[in-house]
Amino acid sequence: MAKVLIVYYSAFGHVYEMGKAVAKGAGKLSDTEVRMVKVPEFEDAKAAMAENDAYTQSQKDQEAVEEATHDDLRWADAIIWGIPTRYGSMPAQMKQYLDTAGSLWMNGELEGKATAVFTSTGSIHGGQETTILTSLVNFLHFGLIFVGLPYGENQEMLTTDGIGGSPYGPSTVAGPDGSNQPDEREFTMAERLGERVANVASKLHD
Ligand SMILES: Cc1cc2nc3c(=O)[nH]c(=O)nc-3n(C[C@H](O)[C@H](O)[C@H](O)COP(=O)(O)O)c2cc1C
Repeated sequence: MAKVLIVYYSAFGHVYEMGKAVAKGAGKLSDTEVRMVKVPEFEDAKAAMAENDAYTQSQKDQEAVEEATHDDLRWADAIIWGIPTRYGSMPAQMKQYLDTAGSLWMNGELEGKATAVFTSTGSIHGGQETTILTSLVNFLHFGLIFVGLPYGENQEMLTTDGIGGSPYGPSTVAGPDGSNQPDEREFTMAERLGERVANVASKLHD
């Protein structure tokens, strides 16, 4: 039995859609409980983006998703993070959520839990790997155990097509104007990551 938490932030919905695929994969294990929560948006970001239709529609689509609390992190045996790229690394919204979790870090409350990251960028070389790897620095401080995305199970990565997916984690390319939707191969890799993390968490739990 493992409890898998997906914590994500998504302005335009790409990471949200990928998160649903991760949740589907984690849910394939019969003895797994899966929960998906969102990191809240900043009030000033909402105001700044009020005229952006893609943004406002995406925020509406996510209305039913509960906001992440730090107790969610305590509850989970595994934590999978959905983190879109901002200047090659994580957005401030996600960093604030982590920075306010200092007491969990101090008390070692997340140590030994399985973890993984998925991401989205605007462009192919805009920082998918850097976002995952720089986020990992934070998660190692929390004592989380990182689970990647191996080539053997994810032959879709062996391509020169402009899709996401790397040994560090699943990803999608939103496009410079955000109009791309995740490719089926990206969803498949996201599902596999969910399943893999659930498996690892269940073994660690035992
Ligand atoms: C402030 C800001 C910075 C961004 N920086 C990058 C970047 O460094 N590289 C890149 O490829 N895309 C960048 N983007 C595009 C986002 O990564 C893209 O909108 C995001 O992956 C979409 O995910 P979402 O729909 O879940 O929000 C940036 C977007 C914003 C708003």
